[in-house]
Amino acid sequence: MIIHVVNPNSTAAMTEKARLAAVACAAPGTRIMAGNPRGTPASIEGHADEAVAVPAMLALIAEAEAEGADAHVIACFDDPGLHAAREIAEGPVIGICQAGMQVAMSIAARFSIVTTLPRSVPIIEDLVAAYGAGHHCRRVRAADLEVLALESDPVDAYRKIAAQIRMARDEDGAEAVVLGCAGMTDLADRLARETGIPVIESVTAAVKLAEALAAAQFRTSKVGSYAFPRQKAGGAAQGLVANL
Ligand SMILES: O=C(O)C[C@H]1NC(=O)NC1=O
Repeated sequence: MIIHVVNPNSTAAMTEKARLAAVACAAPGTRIMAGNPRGTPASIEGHADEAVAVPAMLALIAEAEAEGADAHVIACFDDPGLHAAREIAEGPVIGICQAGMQVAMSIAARFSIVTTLPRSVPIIEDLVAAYGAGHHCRRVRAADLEVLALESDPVDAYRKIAAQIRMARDEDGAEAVVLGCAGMTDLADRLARETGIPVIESVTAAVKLAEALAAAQFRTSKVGSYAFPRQKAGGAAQGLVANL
């Protein structure tokens, strides 16, 4: 089985973190194919970065489909382009935000999310509502650090994230915490140990969900919403699905 993990930003170090997390949790016989586009924003912090990154991400997903990928993971916590990706792919496409919440709701009655910048909070709050997790999610918190600080200043980043997790535990009534950034994969085990609360690393959640769906032969429904894009001049079908 092949699971394609795509980081839509162009920071290879974050892609490698996601790849390592995926390889660490993948079952024997599952091959991880990880990559990121060139020329997209170095990090995705808000709607405009997302909009700029999605076309190149979709092209990588179309290529991976043509190369035999059985499922895809979008390794960015805004789940950018998730629904567009499901239109062009036949294999299941899993966003790490949605997967992280699904795991949280499967192991705890209430959870909080800790992400990076305050500007990402309303974006994730909208996803909480869209994914039907509103009753279970106590709060979306920001550690108030830029995404690339996870690479450039990991000690300070860890301290800020740990402080938010403790507040989620003590003030929100959270019974689990979802890490709200693909760049946090390497912090999860230590954070869980030091805060005493289950910490859900979202890339792992997404890879295991993708693996389970692919193993059970579930494919993206092409009846209705996620049908392949219609053929038209300049349409997605012309540039992307044509590769399939
Ligand atoms: O929006 C965020 O804070 C997190 C999101 N941005 C990014 O470049 N990778 C991510 O997971």
